Amino acid sequence: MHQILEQIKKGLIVSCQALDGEPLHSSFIMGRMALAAKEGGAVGIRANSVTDITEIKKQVDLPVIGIIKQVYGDNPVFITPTMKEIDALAETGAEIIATDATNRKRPDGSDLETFYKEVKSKYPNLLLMADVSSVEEAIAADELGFDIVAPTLYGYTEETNGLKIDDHNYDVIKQIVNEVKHAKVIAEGNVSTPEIAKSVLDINVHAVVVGGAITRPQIITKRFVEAMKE
Ligand SMILES: CC(=O)N[C@H](C=O)[C@@H](O)[C@H](O)[C@H](O)COP(=O)(O)O
Repeated sequence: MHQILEQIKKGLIVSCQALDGEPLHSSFIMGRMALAAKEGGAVGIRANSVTDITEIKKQVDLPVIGIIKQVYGDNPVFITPTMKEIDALAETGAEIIATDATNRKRPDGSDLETFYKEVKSKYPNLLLMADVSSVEEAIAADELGFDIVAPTLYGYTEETNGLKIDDHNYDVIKQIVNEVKHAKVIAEGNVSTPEIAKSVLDINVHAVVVGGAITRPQIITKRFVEAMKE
């Protein structure tokens, strides 16, 4: 197994992201979030943008899953959508690059297979993570050769809008784990409690990514406020 995949095996990866408009939008703060995650025992960091990844890499020596969220016009593919973002991420030294691996057309009109082949021929040694929204897309990404697949976009596409991985007794994750033959499966998206993290780990995923439940205090606060109304 690739050494980086070995390093993150069965561990917690903390997604440290605050987009423009969020209260913690700041590379300095994301760097400190990463440091706090490392202190707590995280084995990796997921981060958005060249500036955040650069700062995070100054603060921690953990493997980074890098993404660039970029919207092109009205195209719905926004996680590392084109080669421009791949090139920028490759420069940061991010150990893994994640990209939208749904079956939707990308901003330049290409499909996933064309994009994957372009990326692989330019960066044959890069570890690539497929952010998918369904079991079918996970299988397709695995067959293409992605190193990691994750249901990151389950709940965030037209077909899955609003769904969460715990809505069906972890069915989606279970099916992905059963169907994917080569890639490592990472659980990502709405892992909102330590109990859910443990449950999905027990389904035999390779690692778990947690974002908002650790690094978005506005979401954490809201959950308290809502619970206190019940
Ligand atoms: C759909 C989308 O844009 N997901 C993003 C992907 O990088 C992040 O905003 C999420 O925080 C991340 O996937 C972790 O998920 P959660 O924050 O639910 O633990």
